Amino acid sequence: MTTSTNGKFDRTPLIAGNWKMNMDHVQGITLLQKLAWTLKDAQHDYNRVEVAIFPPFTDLRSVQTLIKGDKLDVEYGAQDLSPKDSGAYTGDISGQFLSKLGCKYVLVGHSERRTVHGESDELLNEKLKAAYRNDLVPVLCVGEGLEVRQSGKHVAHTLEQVRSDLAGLDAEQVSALVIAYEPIWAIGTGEVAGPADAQEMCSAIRAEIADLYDDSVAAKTRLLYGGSVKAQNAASILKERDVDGVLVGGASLDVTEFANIVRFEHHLVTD
Ligand SMILES: O=C(CO)COP(=O)(O)O
Repeated sequence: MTTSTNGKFDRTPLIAGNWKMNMDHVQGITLLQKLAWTLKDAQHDYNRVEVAIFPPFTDLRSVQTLIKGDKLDVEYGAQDLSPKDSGAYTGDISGQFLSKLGCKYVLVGHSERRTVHGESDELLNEKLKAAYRNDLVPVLCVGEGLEVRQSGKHVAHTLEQVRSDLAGLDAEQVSALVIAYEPIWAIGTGEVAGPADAQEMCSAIRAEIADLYDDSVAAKTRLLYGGSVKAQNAASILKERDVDGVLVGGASLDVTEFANIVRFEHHLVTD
């Protein structure tokens, strides 16, 4: 019953759940197990729509064990990494360790890292390089706050973040990259950017990548939208040409809600 939403899915859509600082490792494996069952019941095709979760660091070993043991097709990643690979950096987590734990992805520059922890674009550029050095695919988060949005400079602001963060990365690295546009005013607020807002920014980011690299790189980079995504609004956002997935916070902690986001194509058919 699945129909293609539009002609764009030469890039595999990615539905990603950022658990933030929620779910200890016991709660985490219960959530993952329920998600896997729900998607199995629904005969979800992971090759068609990729699913990834971003649990806290302390859950990763348990998540790895469950995914390996039960041969689940869910991908996983960490919420942050150190710009360094080892050494006297108390409290930091190396990309080497994440790679060893089987992580495919790592979030870089989530707005909560940028605002709560004051992470700069220079630091995020170092973190991106650390991710590639350790065979992790970064999911780089960018986006503007409310004041910038109200001033109408949101596109210029976000593209400046993209340019600074990508400095020195090569075409192959950027082809593999995932960028999540997460306007800060829409995160955890219930305020969701409309599909047109998501498309406006994602198409601007794709054009910027084409400028910095070339069209073939821009055609490969996956662009996600994040900010108050729910099952009810996911399909309309994902229908947009340049939106290749969503990064979900709160709703990823609710199995039914998240599974319905993963199955967004079915909602398009029935809406
Ligand atoms: O920050 C987010 C995902 O990384 C979005 O969070 P919410 O979906 O809770 O708004």
